[in-house]
Amino acid sequence: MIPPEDLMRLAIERCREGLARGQSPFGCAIAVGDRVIANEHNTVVLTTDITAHAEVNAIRAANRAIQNIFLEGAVVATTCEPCPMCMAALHWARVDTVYYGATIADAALGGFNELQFPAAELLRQGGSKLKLIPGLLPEECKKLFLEWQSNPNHRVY
Ligand SMILES: Nc1nc2[nH]cnc2c(=O)[nH]1
Repeated sequence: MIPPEDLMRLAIERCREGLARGQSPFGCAIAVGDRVIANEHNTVVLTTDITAHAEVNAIRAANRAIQNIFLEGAVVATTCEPCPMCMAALHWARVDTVYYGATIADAALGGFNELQFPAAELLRQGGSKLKLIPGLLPEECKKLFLEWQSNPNHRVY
């Protein structure tokens, strides 16, 4: 299995590629065992698609890569805690474990109009087995918001 920290470093790298393209500060990598099957950044602004969060983009790429709607056994590293939309998508995709760095509160502080309710808890109450593990390289991931803010054309939503 690829170490979660290595997977997160890939997501951070991809996020920075997105920042260089004027995109929002979110990256997400997905692995099955040793194989990285997706690594995407947020493309909301680029594609004029409000649902094009890093996690949704990565799930779609992973589904295509393995030609399977289910990502059972997959491990996800995402630079920020998934929003409720992405959390539900990760559940639908049957992802096993999600590691994240920055939190939804960090994204809200960064200027994003985040929904701040306990989605992880509600998901569990609803029967989801998705495992969410916070605190993987949080400082590196939080820094991405500052880098994004340093672009005078950064776009909030
Ligand atoms: N985790 C996450 N949170 C977001 N909030 C706004 N966009 C995103 C995104 O792509 N990923």
